[in-house]
Amino acid sequence: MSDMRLIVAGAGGRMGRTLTRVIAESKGAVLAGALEAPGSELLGKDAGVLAGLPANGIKLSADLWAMSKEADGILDFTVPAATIANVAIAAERGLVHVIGTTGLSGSDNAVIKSVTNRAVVVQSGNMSLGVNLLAAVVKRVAKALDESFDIEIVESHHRMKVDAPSGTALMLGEAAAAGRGIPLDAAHSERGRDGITGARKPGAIGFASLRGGTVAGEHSVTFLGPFERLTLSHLAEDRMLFAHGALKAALWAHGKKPGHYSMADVLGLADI
Ligand SMILES: NC(=O)C1=CN([C@@H]2O[C@H](COP(=O)(O)OP(=O)(O)OC[C@H]3O[C@@H](n4cnc5c(N)ncnc54)[C@H](OP(=O)(O)O)[C@@H]3O)[C@@H](O)[C@H]2O)C=CC1
Ligand SMILES: O=C(O)C1=N[C@H](C(=O)O)C[C@H](O)C1
Repeated sequence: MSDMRLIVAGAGGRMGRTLTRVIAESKGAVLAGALEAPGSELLGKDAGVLAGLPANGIKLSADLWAMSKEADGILDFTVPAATIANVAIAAERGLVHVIGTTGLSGSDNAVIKSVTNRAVVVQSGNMSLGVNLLAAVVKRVAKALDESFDIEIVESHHRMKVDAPSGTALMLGEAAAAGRGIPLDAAHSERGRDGITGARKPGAIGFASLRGGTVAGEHSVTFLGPFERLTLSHLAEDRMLFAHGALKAALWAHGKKPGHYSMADVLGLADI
């Protein structure tokens, strides 16, 4: 089988540059295009050079329709508006769309789901094996413990992160809620406590976010019960971790039938 031709969206960003490096260092895929925001000062720059590699001749462009003529997939770690704009073009072109962008709203996610009867989408708030295993374990532990155990999710990220709670924290919250058999809605979660908040809502899942420095991503889920506490956690040491996961997802999805897949599907963890 020939190499999968991949477009990196947000090619000038932190994840975009990392993805360019991972594609260059891996077998089975080649860089076919580098997408950046219209008006970006990086348009026209060489994607390889931006990623700290020798020039590869792929210039950053804002025209996904043109660059996707000869491509098989797109790795999309951008911003919600860009991802939503990319969804329709990726579906029209028959590209595997790997979506890592976080901060998506309910209606953004509905747009993504709406194309998955005809397009292959792999979407996850975290592309690492460890976090997806953690989510499976959290679901199981939440099922085993009743409401006398409060659930608190804490995440830390670098100072440039723009959304909170992180996509991973929400994914872990969904896992805990599924284990408990409740929806992760406003009635069952506590976000952004400040001031006289009143006592904790029984059964709610709490979220707290720390921002600073260069933290690639740190998440913990603590179950706080009568006289004991259990904490499960994951620490990402480098964002290469997420880029390797995204590439794995694209290669796995190439040739799959249309559908909305998760990283748990890619990693064979969906049944845990
Ligand atoms: N699921 C996972 O495993 C992971 C998810 N993420 C998520 O990925 C996203 C990106 O993170 P990160 O790389 O750190 O962020 P950056 O801000 O470094 O990168 C985002 C890039 O997208 C570009 N962009 C904005 N609009 C468009 C557009 N219309 N078309 C193409 N590109 C566009 C930005 O350009 P400009 O700066 O000019 O606006 C920027 O270069 C975040 O949502 C983050 O949470 C991150 C790591 C892992
Ligand atoms: O913005 C980041 O950096 C990260 N974002 C993802 C998230 O919101 O969970 C994944 C990872 O933690 C890094």
